[in-house]
Amino acid sequence: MNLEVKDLYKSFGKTEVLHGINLYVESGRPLGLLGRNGAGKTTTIRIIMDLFSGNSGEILLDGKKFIPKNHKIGYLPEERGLYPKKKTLEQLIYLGELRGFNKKEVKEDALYWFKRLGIEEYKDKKLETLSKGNQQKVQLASVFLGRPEIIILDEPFSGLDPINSQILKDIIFEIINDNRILIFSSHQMNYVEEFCEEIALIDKGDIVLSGDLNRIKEEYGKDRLTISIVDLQSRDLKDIFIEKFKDIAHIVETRKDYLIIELLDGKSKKDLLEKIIELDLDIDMFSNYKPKLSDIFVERVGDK
Ligand SMILES: Nc1ncnc2c1ncn2[C@@H]1O[C@H](COP(=O)(O)OP(=O)(O)OP(=O)(O)O)[C@@H](O)[C@H]1O
Repeated sequence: MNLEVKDLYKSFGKTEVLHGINLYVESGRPLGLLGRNGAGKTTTIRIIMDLFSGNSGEILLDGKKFIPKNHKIGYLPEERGLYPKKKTLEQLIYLGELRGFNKKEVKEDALYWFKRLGIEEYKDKKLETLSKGNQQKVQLASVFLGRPEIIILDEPFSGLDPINSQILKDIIFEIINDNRILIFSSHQMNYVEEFCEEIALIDKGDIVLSGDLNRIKEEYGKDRLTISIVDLQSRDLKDIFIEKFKDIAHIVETRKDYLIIELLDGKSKKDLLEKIIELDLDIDMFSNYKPKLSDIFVERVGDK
């Protein structure tokens, strides 16, 4: 299965907030949807979910118009959607019945997820009496109920302690291995890096970077190295670099303990190394730069 967003435009009043969004996600290859606050992620997801319409553009499932109510979808919205005053298990059963399951099977499934998420003891409590993390787990149980074929998670780890995060991680890996469609929107880059093979980065309503995460990382790391020198602060190394290495490389960033540098066109690691040796600098670190997703995010959409 594949889900596709094609050329999606959306305005609120006179303000256009999505300017032609394109996304592609297929079963078993989760998509990380990233962007700064207000970039347009939630708006895109709400249009996919048909909570409101775009001004133009298409949402397709396997090439045909996607009608969410015809499919089993697990959606964890940014604003959580359960009733605070109702008992937790009761409302999950109600939700399951709305999704077309019979009461007995939905109760079994809800109890399975309560057990799996460690909230069985709260099944007869009103949602509002639970802690934030436990309320989040009830929300998650509602998402996984009935084995949805498409899952959209907006900040699923918020409020979870490390033990519960691990439980959720295991569940997400199961979903991925089970070959379902998963869209994962989060500001927690470490989780995106762990799960998502594809990413799409939205900036002010435009996709500014998308594709295979490993390939994007390779591209960002290309011709870049991290360097540090024994007994030399990186700011001192920076001064030496600017003066002595200007024909070989330029500095991309000065970190606390090392520099990230980029080789100039036609220059190689060997040229750089020869110069370091010529200057009798004692190498502490000299390695290919492997960017983290958060580095790429800041470089691409941070304030310049
Ligand atoms: N109902 C609305 N009416 C008017 N403007 C809206 C509405 N919903 C969203 N917007 C605007 O659309 C833009 C995109 O918002 P959206 O909520 O999609 O961002 P986001 O990427 O999900 O941000 P965050 O990471 O903060 O959740 C913002 O400028 C926001 O103010």
